[in-house]
Amino acid sequence: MNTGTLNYLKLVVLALATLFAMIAASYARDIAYQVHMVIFMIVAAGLFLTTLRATDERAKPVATNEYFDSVIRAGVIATAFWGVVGFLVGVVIAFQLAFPDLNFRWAEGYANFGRLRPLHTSAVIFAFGGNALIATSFFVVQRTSAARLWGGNLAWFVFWGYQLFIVLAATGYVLGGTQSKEYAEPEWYVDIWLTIVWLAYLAVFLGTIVRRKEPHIYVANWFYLAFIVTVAMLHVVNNISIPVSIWGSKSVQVFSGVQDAMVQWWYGHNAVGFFLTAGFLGMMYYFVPKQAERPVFSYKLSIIHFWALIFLYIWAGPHHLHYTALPDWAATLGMVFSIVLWMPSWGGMINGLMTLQGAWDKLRTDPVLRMMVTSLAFYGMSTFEGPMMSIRAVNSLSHYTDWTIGHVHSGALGWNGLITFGALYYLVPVLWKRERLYSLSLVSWHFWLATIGIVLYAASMWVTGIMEGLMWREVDANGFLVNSFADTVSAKFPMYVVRGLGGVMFLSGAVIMCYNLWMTVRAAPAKAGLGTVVPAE
Ligand code: HEM
Ligand code: HEM
Ligand SMILES: [Cu+2]
Repeated sequence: MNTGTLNYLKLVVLALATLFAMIAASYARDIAYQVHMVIFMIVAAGLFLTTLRATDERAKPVATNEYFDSVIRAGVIATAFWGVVGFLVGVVIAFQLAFPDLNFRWAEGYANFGRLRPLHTSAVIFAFGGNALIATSFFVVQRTSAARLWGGNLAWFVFWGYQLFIVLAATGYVLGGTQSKEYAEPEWYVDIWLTIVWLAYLAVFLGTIVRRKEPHIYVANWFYLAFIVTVAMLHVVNNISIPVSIWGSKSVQVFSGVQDAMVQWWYGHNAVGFFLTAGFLGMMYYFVPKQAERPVFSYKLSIIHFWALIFLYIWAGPHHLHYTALPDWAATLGMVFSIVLWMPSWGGMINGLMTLQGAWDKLRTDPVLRMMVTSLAFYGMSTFEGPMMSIRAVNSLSHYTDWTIGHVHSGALGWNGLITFGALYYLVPVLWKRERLYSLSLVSWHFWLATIGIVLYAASMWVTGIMEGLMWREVDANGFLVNSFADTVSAKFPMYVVRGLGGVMFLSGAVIMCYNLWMTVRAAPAKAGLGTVVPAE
């Protein structure tokens, strides 16, 4: 189809979409749906107008011998932006837990803890982590395949479509549009939109691999591909629901009771396994060797731990449902797979760490590499802690307590946060063709603020977690419980303040990073670029 016909087709689709959104906004049964339809309408109408203005223009010739990097630059900016937003909301909810008065009366129903918590989790996982994964995967797949991204402007559709998803999710939570499934809160029409964007992402990624000029598919791409495919499957199955009306956000889940719980935690656990782990391992397998200027330690190990990881992760979900209506055998299965999962997890960590063989001295001079190595250490720590917490007896103490929150954040801040920062520090000079970063000492500041922040966060949560777990169990000589729930809440106060301070440090580090990256683009000396497609860079 030539561009002219394609443009007319686009115009028809966009006009229909605008019209539909207009009707939907006026019939809307709830405020979240109404605001979303207005957003849809503005986006579709805006695209209609820009397409209309360009109908008779000839398409600009594309330099097909160059990498498609503009979309990655946008992704880097989006990652840093959403990171700061997500960390900021994290700090706010941390202080809301310490000082409940911060749930302001006037903001009740919009900015209280219950509304902001999912905003935080989605902002950090999907907006910060997701943008980091999309941007780095587009970077890595082009370099390791010596091919330009497939699909032309489809990559831009993935980028902007994903930002639209984030905005819909975030505004939805604040306005009360949620299906109440953790990490899958967005309602049905937002889910459908994400499915479309995700399939486009898969097409761009796979298309690029198919047109690769390098016979070998580098291991990072295996991890990215496993992440994209599995997340598509998890998302679709966990969100099967029937809308109450097409004019409203509410929907009803198809699964119910314990089946619903099992599907939800099959999803939730594998969101950790494939979004926060496999995708980020893809990042590790490219950026750690690059920054260390050493080849991957063991290619054989990378293949073995890849298959072991994806085979084992899928079964471990029931460890989120110990002591529930889930049959014992299923919980035991989840526990056993979780413990075995320790091995491939450490396989990945060891492969990353040992890549530094012969380059350990660089840790003294290169704070970016230090960040990546520390991230691997936290990955190792949280994947040791996780299998331990999946043991039923341990879980009977840890479940419902802040120990889980500590575990989450040593993985999320330590592993996902630090490896992403490392990748951003690597990417900005390359993408903006700068000789080096603006300031390495600012990277050092970021490193220490983030690391101390994480330690404060994780340590305070271990203390409160184990404390409240033990307090809930404490019985007197007659077998009566000694502590009320409120006793445990007030005992946690000092630790909540420490956690909040850890969060402030982590956030400050990220703000320093933004300044450093901004100044790198503005002020660092330019470099003659390597934009052209060369074999397996
Ligand atoms: C400045 C940094 C951060 C602070 C201060 C912070 C704070 C918090 C707080 C207070 C909660 C609620 C805990 C509760 O309900 O008891 C929370 C939950 C959560 N946060 Fe963060 N967070 C930060 C960064 C991150 C990052 C970077 C990620 C992921 C990449 C993340 C992922 C999560 C998740 C998954 C939960 C839900 C945990 C659960 O339900 O077990 N956070 N965070
Ligand atoms: C071998 C690897 C791992 C295993 C076996 C594992 C196991 C566990 C267990 C047993 C729980 C507590 C369930 C409960 O009592 O409710 C948990 C919670 C959690 N873990 Fe892990 N974990 C692993 C690695 C990680 C990593 C690397 C991250 C983050 C990057 C992570 C993120 C989370 C989150 C977000 C939760 C909280 C879920 C919720 O209740 O909202 N886990 N994990
Ligand atoms: Cu899990």
